[in-house]
Amino acid sequence: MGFKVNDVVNGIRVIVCEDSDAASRTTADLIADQLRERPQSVLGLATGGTPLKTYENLIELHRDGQISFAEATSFNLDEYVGLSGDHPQSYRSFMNQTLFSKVDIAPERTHVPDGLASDVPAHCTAYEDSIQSHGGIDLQLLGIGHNGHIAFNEPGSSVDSRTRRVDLTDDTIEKNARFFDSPDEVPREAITMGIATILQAKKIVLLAIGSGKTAAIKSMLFGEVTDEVPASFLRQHVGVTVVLDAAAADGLFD
Ligand SMILES: O=P(O)(O)OC[C@H]1O[C@](O)(CO)[C@@H](O)[C@@H]1O
Repeated sequence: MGFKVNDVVNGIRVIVCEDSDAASRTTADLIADQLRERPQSVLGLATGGTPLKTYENLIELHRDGQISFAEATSFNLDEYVGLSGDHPQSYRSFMNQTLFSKVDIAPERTHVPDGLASDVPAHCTAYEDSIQSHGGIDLQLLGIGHNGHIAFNEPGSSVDSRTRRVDLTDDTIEKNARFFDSPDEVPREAITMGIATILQAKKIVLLAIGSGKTAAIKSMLFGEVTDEVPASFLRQHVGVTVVLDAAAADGLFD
């Protein structure tokens, strides 16, 4: 698979792969191992550009008969406030198109926060309760924002934070504008799992691809554990694996 580094850095297992394809495949293999070990797994899933290839790999493994999602349950990290599940840019649509419709997961076992919830605090509480009632998340997949955010926990998010409504930063709105026709169409708020919600997952796999993520990864692995870099809180968890391509890891382990 072309590993360059497979080591533990400040309590986090770091796997550096030769390119983005290998990093995505390594991430897919970790998820596939989880499903083989426990077919009833509760998976925490992520959106954004980063996991696209990983989802393609999982679909291939499923088509080859190597994994099944038939007994699995999923909870997504976040959703834009104000977008219905049918909106093409909603994270519900993203998940339906990129993964759920292409594997054997039961639609009723897939959970994404409802961007149109009329009572957002009640919806967030119910989302947390639903995760707990399914026994908690076995494996949480994460990406990372350029500013060190995980899910939509922007800098300043508390380590105790739970699923809640949040404002997006200008930086995140600008970065995510590529998925919309214009920056004005990017919602300004989201519902996101909190840092504490994420840290309750039994295992966490964070995938980062490309040189744009290097600074965030450096702060996460080597900087202070601080709410200014939400991903740095992952160092408080014993079961985190970070998978990087060579570009994201460039200069970090020289
Ligand atoms: O994978 P991308 O598109 O670089 O996004 C990185 C992170 O930003 C988010 O899309 C939120 O902005 C996360 O869900 C994701 O992990």
